[in-house]
Amino acid sequence: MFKSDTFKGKVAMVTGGRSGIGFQIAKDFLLLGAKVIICSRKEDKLKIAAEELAAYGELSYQACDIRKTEDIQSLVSMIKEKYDRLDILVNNAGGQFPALAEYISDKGWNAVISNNLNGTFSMIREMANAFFIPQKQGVIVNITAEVYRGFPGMAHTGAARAGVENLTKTLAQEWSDFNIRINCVSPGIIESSGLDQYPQQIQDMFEEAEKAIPLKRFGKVEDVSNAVTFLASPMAEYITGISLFVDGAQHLGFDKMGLANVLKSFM
Ligand SMILES: CCCCC/C=C/C(=O)SCCNC(=O)CCNC(=O)[C@H](O)C(C)(C)COP(=O)(O)OP(=O)(O)OC[C@H]1O[C@@H](n2cnc3c(N)ncnc32)[C@H](O)[C@@H]1OP(=O)(O)O
Ligand SMILES: NC(=O)C1=CN([C@@H]2O[C@H](COP(=O)(O)OP(=O)(O)OC[C@H]3O[C@@H](n4cnc5c(N)ncnc54)[C@H](OP(=O)(O)O)[C@@H]3O)[C@@H](O)[C@H]2O)C=CC1
Repeated sequence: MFKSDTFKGKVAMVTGGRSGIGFQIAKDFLLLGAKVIICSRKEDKLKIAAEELAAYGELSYQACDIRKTEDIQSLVSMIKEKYDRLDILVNNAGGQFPALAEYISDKGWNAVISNNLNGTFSMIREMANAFFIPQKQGVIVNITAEVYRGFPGMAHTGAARAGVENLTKTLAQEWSDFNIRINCVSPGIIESSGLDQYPQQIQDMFEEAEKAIPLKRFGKVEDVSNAVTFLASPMAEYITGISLFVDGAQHLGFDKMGLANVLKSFM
């Protein structure tokens, strides 16, 4: 859809780029001409992904836990030394575990908030101070999750993702003077490596869950990546502070009682 030189000369950082959605985003940026850096915690898996991605363009990687500011600062040093600039930051790293709220311990709550909200903020602050603010130019895309009506079964991530969405609105205003655009992409349920980590009982409900989505399917990693590349591109140069749902209209809670589906069967 985009010209192959859309991101020529640009340097893009994708957190959690070793797997699933992040891998697809990294691949698409490479195919569209960007130089790409990926990071995640597990260095062995990161290296394997980096070797695969290198087939599509110039790719660098470094292990980094986004919850550790010192890891992020070391990433900044690497990017400074190698590229001396950063144009695009995609905060994709994250995750949680399913649990009813009454069973979430302090440690579990803090782990999820720390991974999805604090880690995202630290990454944004460090990259902005090192690159975007001095450059007076930068684009940030935060991958959150569709939490429009809350997230029963994952209260911690609902709170963390809502926090990122609100942070995005704030920074879109505070940093407009620096020509920094910042937006969120909010995926519904996406067929990716991430889903394999859920217990079998939850995977067993996926067939029914799919039927409840207005577009009648889960998303693909490409659906999310397409939204990210759009928001990062000059095509979106007047868009900042938004959350773009990539969810087949799941957030609208369409036809909860199945009424329209029943009507469709005889009208
Ligand atoms: C149902 C469809 C949903 C679709 C929408 C969303 C989809 C996705 O997001 S897919 C992406 C999925 N990927 C992941 O979720 C990544 C994997 N998850 C994690 O890495 C972890 O869950 C973590 C980041 C949230 C926590 O990692 P870490 O900081 O390394 O923490 P620990 O493993 O040491 O755990 C700390 C603490 O958290 C509680 N806890 C962790 N896992 C579970 C669990 N599976 N069940 C219950 N509680 C859990 C627990 O209290 C841990 O402390 P200890 O009890 O001392 O171990
Ligand atoms: N798949 C889905 O249905 C949905 C996914 N999302 C979100 O989209 C993002 C990508 O998910 P998906 O690709 O499906 O799942 P994955 O589990 O495949 O991807 C998560 C990635 O984040 C990295 N990561 C996790 N924690 C950290 C950390 N503290 N520091 C650095 N890297 C980290 C992981 O690598 P490593 O283990 O090496 O650190 C991994 O590469 C996640 O934020 C996820 O929650 C949102 C809604 C729906």
